[in-house]
Amino acid sequence: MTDKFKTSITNTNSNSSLFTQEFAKIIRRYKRFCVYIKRLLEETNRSYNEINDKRVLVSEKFSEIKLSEVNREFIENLSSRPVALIICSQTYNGKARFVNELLNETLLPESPIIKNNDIVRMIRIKHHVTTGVGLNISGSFELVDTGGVQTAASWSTVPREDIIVNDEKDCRPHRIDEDNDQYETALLEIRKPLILLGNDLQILITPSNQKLHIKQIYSQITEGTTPIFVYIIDQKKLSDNDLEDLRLFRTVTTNEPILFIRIDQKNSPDNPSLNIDETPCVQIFKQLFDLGFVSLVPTESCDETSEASSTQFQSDIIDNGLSNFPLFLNYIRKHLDRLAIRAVSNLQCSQELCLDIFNDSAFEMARDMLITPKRLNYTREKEKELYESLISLTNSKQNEIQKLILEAIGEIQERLIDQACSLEISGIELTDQLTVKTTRDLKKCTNVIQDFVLERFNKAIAEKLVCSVSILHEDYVGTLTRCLSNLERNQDDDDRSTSASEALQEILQSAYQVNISVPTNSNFFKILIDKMKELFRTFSWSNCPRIDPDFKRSVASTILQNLSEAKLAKGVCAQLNDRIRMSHENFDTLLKQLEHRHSDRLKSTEDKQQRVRKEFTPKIARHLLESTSLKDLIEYGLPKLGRELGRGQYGVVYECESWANQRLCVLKSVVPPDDRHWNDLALEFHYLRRIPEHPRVVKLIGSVIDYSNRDQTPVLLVMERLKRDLHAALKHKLPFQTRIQISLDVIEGLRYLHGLGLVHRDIKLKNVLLDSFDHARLTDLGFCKPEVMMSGSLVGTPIHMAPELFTSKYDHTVDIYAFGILFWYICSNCVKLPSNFDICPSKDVLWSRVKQGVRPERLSFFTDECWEIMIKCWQPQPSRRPYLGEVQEKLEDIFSKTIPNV
Ligand SMILES: Nc1ncnc2c1ncn2[C@@H]1O[C@H](COP(=O)(O)OP(=O)(O)OP(=O)(O)O)[C@@H](O)[C@H]1O
Repeated sequence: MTDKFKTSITNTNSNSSLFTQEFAKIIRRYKRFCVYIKRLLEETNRSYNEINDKRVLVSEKFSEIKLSEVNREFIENLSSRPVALIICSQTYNGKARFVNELLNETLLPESPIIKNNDIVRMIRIKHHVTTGVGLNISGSFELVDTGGVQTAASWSTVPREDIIVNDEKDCRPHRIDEDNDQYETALLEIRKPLILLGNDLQILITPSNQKLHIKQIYSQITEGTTPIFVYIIDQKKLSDNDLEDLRLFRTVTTNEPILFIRIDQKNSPDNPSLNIDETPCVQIFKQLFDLGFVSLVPTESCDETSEASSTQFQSDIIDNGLSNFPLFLNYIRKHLDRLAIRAVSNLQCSQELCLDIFNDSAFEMARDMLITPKRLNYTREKEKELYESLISLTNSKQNEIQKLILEAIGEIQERLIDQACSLEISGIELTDQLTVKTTRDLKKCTNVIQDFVLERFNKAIAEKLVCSVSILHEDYVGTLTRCLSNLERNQDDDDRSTSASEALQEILQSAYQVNISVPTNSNFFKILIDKMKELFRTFSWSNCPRIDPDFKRSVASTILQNLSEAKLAKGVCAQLNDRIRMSHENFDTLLKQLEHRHSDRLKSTEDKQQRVRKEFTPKIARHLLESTSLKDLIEYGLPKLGRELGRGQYGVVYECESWANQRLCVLKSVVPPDDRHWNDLALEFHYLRRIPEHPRVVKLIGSVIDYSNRDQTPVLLVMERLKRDLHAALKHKLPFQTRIQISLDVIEGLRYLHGLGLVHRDIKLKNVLLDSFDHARLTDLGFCKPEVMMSGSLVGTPIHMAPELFTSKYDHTVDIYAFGILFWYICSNCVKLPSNFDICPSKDVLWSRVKQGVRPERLSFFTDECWEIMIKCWQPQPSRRPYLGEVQEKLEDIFSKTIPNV
């Protein structure tokens, strides 16, 4: 704000009109920002909806990037609602004086017409082509029937009876009881042609001496507006009542700041003794300080860049307010700026979050595409190994299994026979002598004992087998099962009917689910029955055996004695073999199905990744560039263009004396000719802005889009200013030591970018800038991208481009190649093209020669050490290029040799 309003606006008409113009300008500027923000909100939402519709992100990821309802409402309200100055004060007369002064006319009656203890209603003042007043009762208008209104066109001061409630002079008919409350709290709306207010500004005056709750006043007065609270202090100090009101205000709204304006007290019948000298500002400041409204740190000196200060507004205090309108306007402007900044910051946060999610998703998709085929291969190989081990075990280890069976019999025989002795046989009716009644019952008894013995026996052998199959070791099975379950988890939810991991389980179970069954018609059973008959014959006392422990022992031991381990081993092996083979075939089929499903899924993942990289990331980055630029524009205004410093392919670089509290900047003005360039620029800006400051990378200060130019919309990127570029420096030659130091700086910058997962992709002389100490910084990160976001596009400057750039598959080592070429120039100490490249008549010839292995020639004065660095860096196979750390070590060695021994 300039000094032009140094005196009170009431002094002269020209001051008043300047004030009105300045106020209107502030409101217009704010409304213009609101329009931009609203447009950005709509465009961002459209993009979000598109992302959702195209299903490029999984739903839980997508749900994270929506702009919250509260934020959306905040932005929409800002652009649709008028600004309202909410005037509060200790007394009615304080408010009336301030408002009259502001409007430069005596619109509101003051003391002595209205006394400070009169009950005054809430008032809204609006600009309107015709003059009139109305009472707003619960949202509906009722014209007040007073003489004031009839002569409204001619009055300048609103009549007393319209303003106060229940004046004894009030001649209006009394309302019936239930309406009385509503009538008393109704809002008086004053409409009048008022240039100061226009369509986007209103004044709202809080009621005086009405017993309304602060919450009610707050909601009524702020409804449908963007409020700016102004509190007029017209008394010597804040009374206990005032302090209580302010405390209550704080509880109703914790974030709304208040502009406190202290005005001198007019001598009045109410306050005959007061004058300005007796109104100590210090005392009021202390009272407000104690309430936490003002602080000792002036708002101006707060760190404006911090999140808190840019979104949380500070209350302020202006002394002697009626002659300090410049300060008042300054506050209004700042307040509105901060509202707009808050709105645009909300947008910016959601766009940044969206880009972060894109980056993470692109990374996850790339990982998925890389890992899934590997997982499938691993599963196939491991299952094959498992299958082959199991089959060879069953084929070749029949003897071992036979031994195992013998061992098992030996180990469990005694225990098993003892257990069989005490086996309960149910469902059979025995005689008193414990004999069976029929041969069928006898057969049943032997069957029960047989089943019992065989079941235990099966288990014992299975346990032995499991121990012997080393391939089933927990680790092996664990990794394979985890790998499979991962593959199955990655399928679509509705695609999980058959599972290969179940088939794998089957293979594993086949290895120990042996089943030693003895069919009834087998030789074995005949032997058993014969043995039984023999046994029965030995019982002298009866033909019918007693089903007692001896009988059970005898049956159990006969079974065990008659098991032929050789036959059993063969049977077990055949059984295992069959089962394992079947399970393996089943597994194979299921794995093939799984592979198919994954290959379809990965195809769609690749599509999605392409869309995220090429379509949506640039789109959101562009919205973000607009939000950030708008925020910078609101906060710092348009930077002033100075002398032209240079021109590149994409823009013109100018000097700029200072911007955003930074001295000595440059301004790169770029007019993107089409959407592709817009997107490239937006991405450059996004990645550049996110890089934490580093001494080897040129600092980006901010950006502004110049909307004032309707034909073109230049994007102005503001950066720190350096002395010159390396191209210019080499033209004038540099000492060897300086050149090696510059090379070290470049390596440091590159290592920093690579450490952040970024690839520069355009390392060349003009993109290395030097400060006044000839220390280098990397600039022009136009092609700089995270590796996962690179879509294989052909970018860079021809002679610095690594051959694999033409294959669309490349990584950060393209920067190492480019450094090799840069280092050739640095060592040659001039900017002349290498002869091997210079003889190429065109870019295409150059590239084809580079692909054939042609590189810059060795100059006679190159040392072996330097030449070795170059040839290693420009190796055709990226994997054979050195790590930057290695290059750094070698350069440090060379550098140390340039320092003379002391
Ligand atoms: N931060 C800076 N400080 C001082 N000079 C600068 C700065 N940035 C750029 N310049 C000067 O402006 C010139 C043009 O820069 P610009 O980045 O637009 O183009 P370039 O890098 O030469 O080419 P291109 O961007 O087309 O690859 C540079 O060569 C450099 O001399």
